[in-house]
Amino acid sequence: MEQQWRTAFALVLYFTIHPAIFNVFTIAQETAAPVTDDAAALLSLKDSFTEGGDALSSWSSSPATSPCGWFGVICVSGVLTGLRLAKLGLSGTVNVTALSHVKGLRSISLNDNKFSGPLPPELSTLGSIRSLFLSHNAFSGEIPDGLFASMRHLNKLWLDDNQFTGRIPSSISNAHSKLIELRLEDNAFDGTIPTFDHISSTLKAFNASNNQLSGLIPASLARFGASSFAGNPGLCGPPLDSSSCGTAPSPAKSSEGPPMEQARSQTHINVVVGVVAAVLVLLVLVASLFCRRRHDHQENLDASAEAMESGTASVAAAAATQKEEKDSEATSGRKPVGASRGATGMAGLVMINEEKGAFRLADLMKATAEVLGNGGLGSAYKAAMANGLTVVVKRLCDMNRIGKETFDGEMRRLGSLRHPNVLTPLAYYYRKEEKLLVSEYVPKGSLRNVLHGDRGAEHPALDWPTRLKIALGIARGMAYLHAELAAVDAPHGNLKSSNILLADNFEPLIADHGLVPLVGVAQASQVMFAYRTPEGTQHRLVSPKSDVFCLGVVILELVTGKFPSQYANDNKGGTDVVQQATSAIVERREAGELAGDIAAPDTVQGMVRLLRVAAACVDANPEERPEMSEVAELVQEIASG
Ligand SMILES: Nc1ncnc2c1ncn2[C@@H]1O[C@H](COP(=O)(O)OP(=O)(O)OP(=O)(O)O)[C@@H](O)[C@H]1O
Repeated sequence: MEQQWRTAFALVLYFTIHPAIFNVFTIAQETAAPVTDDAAALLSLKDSFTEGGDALSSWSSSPATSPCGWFGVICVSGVLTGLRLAKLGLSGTVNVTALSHVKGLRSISLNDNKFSGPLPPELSTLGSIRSLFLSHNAFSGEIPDGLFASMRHLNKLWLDDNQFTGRIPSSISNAHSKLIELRLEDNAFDGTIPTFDHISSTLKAFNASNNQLSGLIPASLARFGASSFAGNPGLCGPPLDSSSCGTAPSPAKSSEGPPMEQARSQTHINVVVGVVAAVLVLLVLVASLFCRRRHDHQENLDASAEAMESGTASVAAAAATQKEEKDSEATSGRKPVGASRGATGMAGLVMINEEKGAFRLADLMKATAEVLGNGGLGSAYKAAMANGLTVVVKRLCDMNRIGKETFDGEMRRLGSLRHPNVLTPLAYYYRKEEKLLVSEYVPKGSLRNVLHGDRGAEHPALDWPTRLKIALGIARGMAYLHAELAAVDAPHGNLKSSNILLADNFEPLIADHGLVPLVGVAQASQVMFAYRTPEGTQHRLVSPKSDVFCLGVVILELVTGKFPSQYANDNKGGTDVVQQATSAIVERREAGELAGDIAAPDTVQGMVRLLRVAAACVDANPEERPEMSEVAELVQEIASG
């Protein structure tokens, strides 16, 4: 244990300290238009539909009601943010001009309807939209190349299963793009696939299968696998088997392919070769620099390790850290953490939340430490510092690809969160090869331990009112995270009972949230619970609805008292709480599913209601799951009796 602790901080000491360049992340807050304007806009939209209007009978100006209560309208804190109008048989035109007046609108879903004809050109005026879902309609024709140029916040664009023709619009990837999901499959797009320079690294889901695309697949998109490109006879290059455009494409297509496209393919090859050569040269340079640095800092490392061996670990380590900080100060001209406050963290540890007081890397080094566990994202250590504050230090592994600015920005965003049910981290440490996240230690530990652990002193306290309070706190905290981290695809991404800590009064504290942007898809799909949803396991897709699914599992865990098999990697061990709850509801035997030790005549009704809320959250279809804010309201209703 001590060995591991020593290794952890020895590694920290090992690397030189660079100044933090803070990238203050601001989420544009636009003022919502008055409700009456939003209502008028939605009524104009409804008028533009020729079929399917019956489903929207609640959309009415008399009596005058807030559109937040209308069918398919999503509001967060009273602001109209989304329209969920899938599978309603809607057709006609879409009055986008009316929608452009709904200032808070972030998400539009018109999936599975009967819309046809070209996309309305006015879509380009929806500059604040994050998600646009138009799948499974009959939209057709060419999409103007610049249509998406001003949609700077677009995260998700689903155009699949329509009848689009012509080139894939290049404006999908513009300098401000933040796109993470792009679905183009099952259309008739032709020409080459754009290189998507600005979004190739942020894209997490991409599918262009079953079109008429041709030419070399951009190398930056090859990671999405062959199924994302299948069904395009003229496409070639990895990850398709036809690895060479000269040999593999079908003869018909390659002879039809215009010379311009072949020239482009050749340009792609040249660019890839050039980039690889440049990266190799750069690697050699970096390696030699790194070796020099390594030598300079070996002295400190040796001093620290030697002292630990002799039983004076903390003092020596702290001394080494101080030397490190002094060195840093001397070379960078900046003061170490603790010498200067305010923006906090000029070097070494960066404080992002000083509500529990400020501390330095040296204070952590002197702390008594113990290993708490090894989670999917890294190891967790408990460190009791001399100032009386006990913290948990988490080493985040496999995040080497994350640049400092991005990491700083994400950490500052997490540090600014304030909610009674969210555990805001205190500090972080960034080095390319080493990233630490420091949070307050919560003595009661995790919900998982209290619920399923040794069933020690705390377990009997988990009666029905306490479990309901825990469910409500988690739902409220999650609704807050979904509002604050709306730009993140899955604002938590790893919600499960081990990441819910229990404060002294059993108020839940959500931990380890907001890390999805820092974890690569490959690692995330292995270790983050949001990827265990049906859409996560099948298509590696995550969204805010993945968090809703995860919350559903936690609530089922609370109501049934069973350990979910969903937490196990291979789904073995534990109970399939999702399947059991779903069948129990269909067969109207919900009461049999409830935790026997707390189910009583006066609690059964509330428990069954909560079980039903959880079952809605774990619906296999993400679109059918309620929004997180709705879940919080539903649980609140149960708590209010
Ligand atoms: N701030 C904290 N206070 C008290 N216990 C904590 C704290 N943070 C984590 N723990 C506990 O430490 C243990 C290890 O945590 P860690 O987050 O590394 O693993 P995990 O939650 O099991 O997995 P994952 O990495 O997937 O979240 C868990 O039992 C967790 O509940």
